Amino acid sequence: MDIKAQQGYDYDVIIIGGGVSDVTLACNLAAAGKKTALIEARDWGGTTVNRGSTPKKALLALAELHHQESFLHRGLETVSPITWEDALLTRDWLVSDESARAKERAIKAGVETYEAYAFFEDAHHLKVNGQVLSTATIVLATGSVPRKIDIEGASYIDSSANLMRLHQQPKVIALIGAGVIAMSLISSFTELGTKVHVIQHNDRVLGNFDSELVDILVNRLKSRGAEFHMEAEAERIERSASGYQVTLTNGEIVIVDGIYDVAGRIANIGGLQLEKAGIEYTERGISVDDHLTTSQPHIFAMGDCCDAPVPKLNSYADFQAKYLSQLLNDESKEAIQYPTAPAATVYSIPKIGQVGVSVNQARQHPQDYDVTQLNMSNWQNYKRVHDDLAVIKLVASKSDQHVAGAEIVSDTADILVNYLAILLNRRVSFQELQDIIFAYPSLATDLYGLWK
Ligand SMILES: Cc1cc2nc3c(=O)[nH]c(=O)nc-3n(C[C@H](O)[C@H](O)[C@H](O)COP(=O)(O)OP(=O)(O)OC[C@H]3O[C@@H](n4cnc5c(N)ncnc54)[C@H](O)[C@@H]3O)c2cc1C
Ligand SMILES: NC(=O)c1ccc[n+]([C@@H]2O[C@H](COP(=O)([O-])OP(=O)(O)OC[C@H]3O[C@@H](n4cnc5c(N)ncnc54)[C@H](O)[C@@H]3O)[C@@H](O)[C@H]2O)c1
Repeated sequence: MDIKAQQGYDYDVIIIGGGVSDVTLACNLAAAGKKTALIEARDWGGTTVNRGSTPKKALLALAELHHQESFLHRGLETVSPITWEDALLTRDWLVSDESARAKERAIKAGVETYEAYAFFEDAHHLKVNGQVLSTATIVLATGSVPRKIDIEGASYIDSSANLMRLHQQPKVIALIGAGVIAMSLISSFTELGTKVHVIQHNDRVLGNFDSELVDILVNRLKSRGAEFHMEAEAERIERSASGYQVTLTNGEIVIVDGIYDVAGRIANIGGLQLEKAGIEYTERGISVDDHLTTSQPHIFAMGDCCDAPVPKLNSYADFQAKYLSQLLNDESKEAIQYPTAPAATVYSIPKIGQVGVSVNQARQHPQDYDVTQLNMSNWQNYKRVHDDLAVIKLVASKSDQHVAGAEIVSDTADILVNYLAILLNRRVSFQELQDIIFAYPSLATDLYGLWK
């Protein structure tokens, strides 16, 4: 018997947030017979579909084509430019399609959907569009929002989401922050022909990645027209006759068509009225234990809004959604166990991929790990597509010389880190790998030489 029947609530479970992972959770609960509601205030599919990897990769797909074509033509002069209209049409088509599919998926699974902003009345009641809904269980999945930059003229700073849907291609832009989002946007926009200024307050680009590999990416982006202003902050922004004038703390002035905030994100929990439900939180997000349970035993949190000890990524939100599906459907009572060797990629040109023990972690524990660097650009799989910057750093355990992690710069770094993630997580032995026949010549065949 479901909880609603026992306790007389409107719903067994209400999920606040209609991101892709949140939809997956709602569908899994509904499929198991739970009366489930999903509430989305803005757009179905959440950040990933509307403002995150989907529009980002739609723009990048065209930029990558342009990049590859320039190799074929041995120079940029003869390559036809990508028009902003092409980029925008691809983006709009993909985003609207994916967003509609997210909602359709929920409805077809029998989930009741609400298009409204939800907030707490008390620990079992939510205010939604003027009505009060009661529920036995609640999952908070409200995501994150850009961290606001507090300077003179801050109202002129826009979001990366709006940059990706401008009606006209900007000629010159400034990005505040040189993190993962920035690297992707710089790659796409410079390939389209936009000049990009990057303002980073310290001397590190992509701080979690190996600085030598990051330098390869940064140098390539500089060669395409990106200008990095390191150890500088935007101090003041004023309107100018030709756009905006940004004054930096190091005295430099840049004139741009737009300024965009890519300086990190914070949990989107400000309007939920968490105090009314007795839910504890900090500036890092909603506090959860190793069962994703908040300070209230019947309220859970997942994804970017919760303070779990993992990166704020769609891949982790998905993992947590699958975990909560099992927990709330009484299929498991175990604590959440994150994979030991996760893979992640910065979607830039070239990409930077990371799996398992990072090079930075290996450097902090030199007694435990060795790091070796291999230039892959002269390997056939990379040579034939002119992946001239391809490099891998392999991290091996000192005790047995087995691969413990890797960091890769290459146009196909995402594929290789995912292969390595399978080998690492399944603890595949050297001999087990040699016993598999991969299609030759493909990226997978390079694993025979890499894996030990
Ligand atoms: C530009 C960009 C690129 C990214 N690229 C990648 C990538 O390549 N790979 C990757 O793994 N991750 C990427 N991410 C991160 C990824 O998008 C997030 O980790 C993921 O979206 C988190 O999912 P979520 O369900 O927690 O939140 P969201 O996807 O943000 O969904 C939360 C939803 O809740 C809704 N909501 C909020 N408050 C309320 C309320 N009170 N009532 C009703 N609804 C509410 C919001 O409108 C939103 O739709 C990227 C993020 C950005 C911004
Ligand atoms: N492919 C991916 O894995 C991927 C892609 C995009 C986004 N994301 C997710 O989105 C989150 C947000 O991305 P992001 O790029 O905004 O954050 P980020 O943390 O990757 O980078 C922000 C950068 O801005 C710098 N910064 C902060 N304040 C600044 C200031 N006032 N002036 C200048 N520089 C400043 C930081 O030092 C940092 O280098 C990521 O942490 C990640 O969880 C992941």
